[in-house]
Amino acid sequence: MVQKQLSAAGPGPEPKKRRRVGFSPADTGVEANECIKIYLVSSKEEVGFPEVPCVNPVDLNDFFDGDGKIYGYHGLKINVWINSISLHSYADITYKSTTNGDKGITDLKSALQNIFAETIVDNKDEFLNTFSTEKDFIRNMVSNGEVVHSGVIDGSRINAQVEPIDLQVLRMEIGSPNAGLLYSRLVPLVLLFVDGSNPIDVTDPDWHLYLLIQKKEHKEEPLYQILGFTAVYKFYRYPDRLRMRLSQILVLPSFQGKGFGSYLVEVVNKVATAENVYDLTVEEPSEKFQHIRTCIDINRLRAFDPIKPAIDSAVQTLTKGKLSKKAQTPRFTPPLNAIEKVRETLKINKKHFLKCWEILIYLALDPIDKYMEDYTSVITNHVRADILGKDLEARKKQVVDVPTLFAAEASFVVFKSLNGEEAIQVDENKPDQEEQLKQLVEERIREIKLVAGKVSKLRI
Ligand SMILES: CC(=O)SCCNC(=O)CCNC(=O)[C@H](O)C(C)(C)COP(=O)(O)OP(=O)(O)OC[C@H]1O[C@@H](n2cnc3c(N)ncnc32)[C@H](O)[C@@H]1OP(=O)(O)O
Repeated sequence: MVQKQLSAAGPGPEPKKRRRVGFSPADTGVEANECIKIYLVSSKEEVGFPEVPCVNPVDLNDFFDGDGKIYGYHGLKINVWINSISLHSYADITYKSTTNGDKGITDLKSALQNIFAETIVDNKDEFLNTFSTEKDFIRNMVSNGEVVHSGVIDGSRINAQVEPIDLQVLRMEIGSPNAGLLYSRLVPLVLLFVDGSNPIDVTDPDWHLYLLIQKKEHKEEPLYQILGFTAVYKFYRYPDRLRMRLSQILVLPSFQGKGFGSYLVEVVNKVATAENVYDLTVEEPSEKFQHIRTCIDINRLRAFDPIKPAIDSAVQTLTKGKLSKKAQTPRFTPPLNAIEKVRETLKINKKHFLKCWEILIYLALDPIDKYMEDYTSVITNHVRADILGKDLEARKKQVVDVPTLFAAEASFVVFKSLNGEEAIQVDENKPDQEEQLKQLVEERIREIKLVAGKVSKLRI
């Protein structure tokens, strides 16, 4: 795995990180991000091929203790190759020399093993062999998987390079044969490409993997490749329902931006609906994922007739005269029965539906320019309510000290204000608060326009 450049004798034993020694020269180190390059390849011919682009992982510095730097090497270059079929990896490490300076010499092998665990192989030939010996790894692993969808999804946009007919989404309970082993090979990809992620608990049977597979014709047996996957948690809701929470989703870097992430989400939506769970939520969605999810849900909501009267009624109120002239801007939230129908039928929870609602109203205002001022004041109200939401709860309930005959440290009174909501307002005298509010509103309107621009281009 490690090669010292110009060394005829080949790799020596891996240097260990040593303790600081007196009089050692100062070492400024090199950032892991600067010297590590990662390549995802599906054939041995691609290994080392200059045309193969490297992929961008999340911050690699995070994997190196302390300040994210590697110490003790001159001219260090680490090229990591990941076999996207078998999920094995190999690190080609070269450097000109090592110096045992004031920070010692970083143990590269153990640092890389923290990311790649048992998927990393020491020997290049062994790695190259995995393209043939392990070509059926995915097919074997998913042989017990349940096919939850195959082929085309109406309205979804898959890049022409992959025929939808070759696509399949398979579901595996994490406790089922091979699922844990398969996931353990996917973990390095999760760590490298899903920001802030942690591996799921493979001993908890409530986790399910949804694997997006491409089946390519190949000699007698088709070749299976993973294009992406998501880990979904299914859990109990009192008294007799189940909920689903999508907690981790990854489309392999070379396949991103081609419609596969949306495809996978649409399949999970279909499963949630078919199995009539209480709702489907997403755990800590990234900004990009939230955008994609919103695009998908806006299309579903626009095609959902039961909420059309509520949208029409909100739009009518908004277009019936200047809101700015009214003493109080109405809240413009959907009626409770619409929230309930959307959750029950589309499995969209209230919090996300409220965000989508703003976009649905925006899309229904025609011409939008004429109503933009009023629309902005509605969004300002929503943003104000969002940022004050936590404050509001805190201010409605207050713990107050009272004189007592009992043990003073064990006695308190909770005071609940009945009209707390109306009493809370952004302090107009604090220009920085108003400025922050304005920026948040602008940001929200930018997001709304972005989604509206995407979905209005598509036929529903
Ligand atoms: C809960 C979590 O795990 S959050 C973390 C999410 N995961 C990551 O960030 C890991 C790295 N990223 C990825 O794996 C992927 O990029 C994902 C999963 C976020 C998205 O998957 P992709 O296949 O790249 O997305 P996909 O190609 O389906 O969609 C992207 C584009 O389609 C648009 N789009 C998707 N569906 C629709 C739709 N139904 N209507 C209109 N537009 C749509 C999006 O707006 C987006 O357009 P843009 O890129 O031009 O702005």
